[in-house]
Formats: sequence, structure tokens, C-alpha cells
Amino acid sequence: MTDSARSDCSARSASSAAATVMAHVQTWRPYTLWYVGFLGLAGAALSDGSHSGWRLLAAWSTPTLGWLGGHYLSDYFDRHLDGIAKPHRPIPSGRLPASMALSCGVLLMLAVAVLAVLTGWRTSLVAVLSVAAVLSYGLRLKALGIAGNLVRGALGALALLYGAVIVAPLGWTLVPFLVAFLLHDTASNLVGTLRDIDGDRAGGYRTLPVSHGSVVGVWTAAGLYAGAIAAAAIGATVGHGTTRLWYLLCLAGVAGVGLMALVPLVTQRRLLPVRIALHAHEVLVLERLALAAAVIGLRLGAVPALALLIPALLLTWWTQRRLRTWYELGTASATAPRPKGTTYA
Ligand SMILES: CC(C)=CCC/C(C)=C/CC/C(C)=C/COP(=O)(O)OP(=O)(O)O
Repeated sequence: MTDSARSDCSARSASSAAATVMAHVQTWRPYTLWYVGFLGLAGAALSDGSHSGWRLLAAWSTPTLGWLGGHYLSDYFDRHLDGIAKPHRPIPSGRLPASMALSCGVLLMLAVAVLAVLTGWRTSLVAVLSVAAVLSYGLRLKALGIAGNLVRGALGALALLYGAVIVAPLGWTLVPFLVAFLLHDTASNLVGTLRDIDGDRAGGYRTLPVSHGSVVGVWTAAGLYAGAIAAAAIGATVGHGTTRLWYLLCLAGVAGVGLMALVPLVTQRRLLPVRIALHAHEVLVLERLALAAAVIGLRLGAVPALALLIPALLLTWWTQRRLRTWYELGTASATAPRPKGTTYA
């Protein structure tokens, strides 16, 4: 082999290795990755017990591994739908073999199982429920309207519960927060389906907006969101003094940002442009980090909560800008209006 053929060959293998790494990073969705670990930490913070470093590490890392595994499996289950609606994604574009996505998903779920067993029977039980929820969401319920949104919402509550039971057995103080994150994540997941109406319909998915229209989808998401904020406000009763003040101020800010996401959806609910729906979800992805950090701060103080929140917000904002629009919409213009005369009401 000549020198130039050899250098061509090594340049090609370096670029194919970079493409493989990129395909994995895209599958991880770095812009939504941090939230679930925050939920585990929030659960741990809410429990009365020892907040030792290793417990907090386990409360953060196990749900995060479950989240990564859930996305590999979800993309594996969705590979045929994505082949129609999002052919640029790693599996349908051939950059990530489907068998590799399945293996990574299974391995990450095994890692969740090992960590859960090591931390006790309560965490094992929550992990079993979580894996069952990920599988039922990805295999069936995601395509079946509000049931899928509710299971995704339940996964948020399970991540909180997982962190809580690492520290101590269940306490009643957790209840308003479980309800808040169940409703919140159901709402944000439903907003996610508002940006995918055409693709979901083409793939035969009967999401709530596909079956009942965007107007019903928008109002249902807004109602669930209002319920989430109300439940989170009730949760303020578990705090005291300055941490309660921190929490209530954060919650007011979170609700304001939530309104910024939802108002454009409400005003344009009949002829909902894809870009507006995607933007609403992008805002909620930032907002939910602040909601989880508010809960962490309610029990552990504002300083650790801000030390986690600020880098996570910056990373989320940056990765959303760099990766998200392309990942969700491909090369199609994100600003394209719906075809003339099409409404989803
Ligand atoms: C051990 C333990 C508690 C694990 C739980 C991990 C967890 C919450 C996994 C969910 C993964 C998943 C497929 C999310 C889909 O969200 P999406 O991409 O549809 O978007 P969304 O975030 O807006 O709903």
C-alpha cells in the first residue's frame, strides 16, 4: 500500500469512528439527559436520612443509566416509524446498527438491575417497575394516546421514588412531589407528541393529538401542567424558613417559564406550526431542570441546587441549539408551516 493510500484509509476509519460516536451521542439526547438524575437527587433530598455521597451518587446515576438504556431501546422499537418520519436518525440512517442499539439498551438495563440490587429490595422493586414501564411505553403504549403519556409521566415519578428509597423507607412528604412529577412529565411528553403529529400519523401511532386533534392535546397538556404546579406548591409545606422561600421563588419562576412554553401553543392550537410545538418542548426541557433543582434546594439548600442547576441549564441549552432541531426535524425546514388547509383540531 502506498503512503497516500494508507493515509486515505486511516482518515476514512477515523471519520467512521467519529460518525459512530456521534450516533451514540445523538441517541443519548444530551439535552434531556440531566433531568432524570436531578429527579433521583430530588427524591434522595426529600427523604429524611443520611445524604451520604455514595447514596446521592447512586440516586443520580441509576436513573441516568435507565434513561440512557430507555433511549436506546425506544429508538430500537421506533426504528420502523423513524424510517418513515425521521430517516436521518442514527438507526434508520445506518449509522447505528439496530442490533447495537438493542445490545446497549439491554446492557444499560442490566447495569440498572445490578445497582438496584446492591442498594436493597426497595430500589430493586422500583427498578423492576421502571424497566417494565420503559418496555411497555416503547413497545406499545407510546402509540396509544394518553396511556403512553401517563406511563412516561410515571417514569418521572419512579425516578424520584428511586432516589427517595435509597435514603430511607417511604414517607408521606414525598406524595405531593410524586404527583407533581407524574403530572408534569405527562404534560411535557404530551407536548412532545404535538410536534410529531404528521410523523406519528404516517407511522400509524394513535397519539392523543393524532386521535383527538391538537386543540384537545394542547388543553390537556395545559391542565396537567396546572395540576403539576399546584401539587408542587403543596409540597412547599415540607420546607422551612429560607429553603421554603427559595423553593417558592423558584416555583414561581418555573411556572412563569412554563407559561412561556404553553401560551404560544394555546394561541396557535388549531394550526400548530411544528416549530412552535418543538420550541415549547425545548423550553419545558429547561424548565423541568429548574423544577427538580427547586426540590433539591428545598431540603439541601440553595447553594448545592444552584451548583447543579447552572451547568445543567448551560449544557442543555447548548446541546439543544447544536443537536436538537436537526435530530427532531432533519433537513426539513423547522419553520415550515403546515400545508395549506391542514388543521389538527
Ligand atoms: C431506574 C429508574 C428509576 C429508571 C427510570 C429512567 C427513565 C425515566 C427512563 C425513561 C426513558 C424514556 C424512553 C424516555 C422517553 O422520553 P421522551 O424522549 O419521549 O421525551 P420526554 O422526556 O419529553 O417525555
